[in-house]
Parts: sequence; C-alpha cells; structure tokens
Amino acid sequence: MTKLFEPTKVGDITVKNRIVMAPLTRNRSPGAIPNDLNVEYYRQRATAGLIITEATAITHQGQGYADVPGLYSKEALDGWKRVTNAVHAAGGRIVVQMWHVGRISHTTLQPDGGKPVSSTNRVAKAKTYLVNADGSGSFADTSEPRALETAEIPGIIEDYRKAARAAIDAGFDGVEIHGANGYLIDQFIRDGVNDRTDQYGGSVENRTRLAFDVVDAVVKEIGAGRTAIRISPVTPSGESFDSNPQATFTHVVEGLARYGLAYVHVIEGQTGGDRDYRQGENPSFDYRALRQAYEKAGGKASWMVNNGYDRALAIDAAESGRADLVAFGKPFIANPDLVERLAKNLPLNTPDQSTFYGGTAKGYLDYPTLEKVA
Ligand SMILES: C=C(C(=O)O)c1ccccc1
Repeated sequence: MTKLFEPTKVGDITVKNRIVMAPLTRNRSPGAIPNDLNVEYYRQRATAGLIITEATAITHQGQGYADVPGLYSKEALDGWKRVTNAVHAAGGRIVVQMWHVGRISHTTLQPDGGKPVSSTNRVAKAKTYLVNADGSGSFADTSEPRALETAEIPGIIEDYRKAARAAIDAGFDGVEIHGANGYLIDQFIRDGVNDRTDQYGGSVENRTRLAFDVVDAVVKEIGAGRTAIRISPVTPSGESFDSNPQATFTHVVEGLARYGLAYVHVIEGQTGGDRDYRQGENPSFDYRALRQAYEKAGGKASWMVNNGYDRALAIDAAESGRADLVAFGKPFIANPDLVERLAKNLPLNTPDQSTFYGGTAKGYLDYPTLEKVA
C-alpha cells in the first residue's frame, strides 16, 4: 500500500492515514452552534486520517458568514463536544480551524451592527453569505471595515488563546490557525492589503507580527504538538494581494520553524481554482523552495498540501516525500468514505455545488457510501 494510506504522527496526534478532510464551510450551524446534523456529518467522515473542521469563529467579531459555527459560547462548545465524541468513537481524529474573518464580513453579522475589523479600512471586493428573513441564503458584498487600533491587537491575540483552550476542553485533538484565504491574519501578512504604519504594518517583519504573536499565544496555551496553521501564499481570495509572495511567505515559514508545530497546511495556487495561479507579474510560486526554507530554518512539522489533488497526484506527493499529508475538500463533501474509495481506486460521487452552502441534510448527509451501493 502506498505511503498515502500509512499511519503517521502529526505533532502529538497519531493519524491512521495521510488523507485529511480539508476545512469546508457549509453554513449549517444556526446561532453558531453545532447541531445534530453537524455531529453526523463529521462522524460519517471519521475514516479520514485527520478531519479539519469548517472554519470556526473565535469570537462574534470574528464571524463573517451566516450560520457558521463558533468557539465562543457555552452552547457552541457543548455542541463541539458532541462532535468530537462522535468522531473519536468512530476512531477518527479532529482539529478545529480557528477563524477571524477580519474584513470579510457584514455589519449585520457583527456585534451591535458595527464595522468589521481589519488591518486596514479599505473594503474588500468580496462577497459574504447571509441568511435572509425567509430563511433563504444569498451572497452580499462585504461591508467597509475599520482598521484595528494598535491597542486592540493584544485583545485579538487573547481571543485566539482563549479559543484554543476552549477547543481542547471541547475534545479537539488540536487547532489549525486560519492564516489563509484573505482573512484577518492574511490581511496583515499581505502588503497589498495591510497599509498600517504601526508595528504591525510596513516591513515583512511587522506584517507577520500578528501571525507569530497568535501562534506564540496558542502554542503556550495548548502546546506546539496540537497547534497548526494554514497559509495560502498566492490565492486572490478576499481580494488578497502581495507584491512578492515567495519572499513574504518564506519569511512566514522561517518564523514558524521555531515553534515545533504539528503541521503547516499550504494551499497551492488559487483556493478552489488554478494550482499555478500567479500574483501579478510574479513567476510561478515555488512550493518546494518554501518547504526547503522551512526545513532549513529548523522546521520539523508535518507538511500538508491542498487544492485540486486527485488520487494520482496525492499518491505521488506522499510517495515522493513532497508532502506528508494531503487535504481534500470537495471530494470529502460527496464521499464520506473517500479513504476507502481512494485505497481501492473506485469511482467518486460528484459533489452538488447547489447544496454546498446552507440548507439541511440534503447534500450534506445523504451522499451514498460504497456499502450502500454494494
Ligand atoms: C472559510 C472559508 C475559506 O477559508 O475560504 C470559506 C468561507 C466561505 C465559503 C468558502 C470558504
């Protein structure tokens, strides 16, 4: 059997294979509280070596889409406890993706209808998902943000620390800090978004300060072996842009190397799109060089790759050592038993895009598994 299906250690977490369920927003947790549907959805997919939950807001301010779950209320944490119990009972391992959306939000989703916060006061040309009074869902332009005051930033870091502690107390095997896809941390990292003049803006050292302060706080709270981070060097999601992604993200991974993290999760290319997406006039991003820089700086975390992987590409990535773990998104939506299908090289169900966001069990719990079609 190829390496992709072999067990391995990811920080403190022992996983039974290298196939990871990528974070997938599904907008099926009204009130930001995980419910029975969510429990069953994650339980169905527990044969993954590791499940990364959908992006989960660390605070009300960190929420940017309707009906996504949170990590900040007792009801939500009780709901997550049921999810982690179900996944563990099924032999799975699960980490939560901790999310602060920054400016990718809408005033109607913010505390007291306030402005979303970011590194900048410039609005993103981006959409967020709202649920209308009649229960229907729709995408809306994100609202104009306000730039965080310097004095507010320690409070944001504290919010991540508290959420990480709450996650472990809710039974998660670890946390993935969402540093990708144009959300808050990425809004600080990218020089095309961050226009600050304080110690969190300008130089790459300053722009990455928030990312490292968050990693530092989470590692100190729950341990490096249960802490991971996701980055997306070139994705344009959330109108993200950086003038020199190779240099910027080489600095990011060199800084991460000192923490002994469980894994580093890298989205290769445009999230959900072109694997060879380029920012502006920059050449193709060199992902091998990125990992080499990480390891040259002393980094030892497992290396997780994502975006557009199929069976052959994933097997090659694992066999060649280019990646330790491969995360699959849409294939896991439609195939709860993806691991078995990949291991036996059997056909995959096709995901139904119309039921990705919002709704009920349809397109969420009802994809057929092999045993059902046998
Ligand atoms: C959390 C997301 C991300 O990381 O891109 C997301 C949010 C809404 C729709 C799809 C994806």
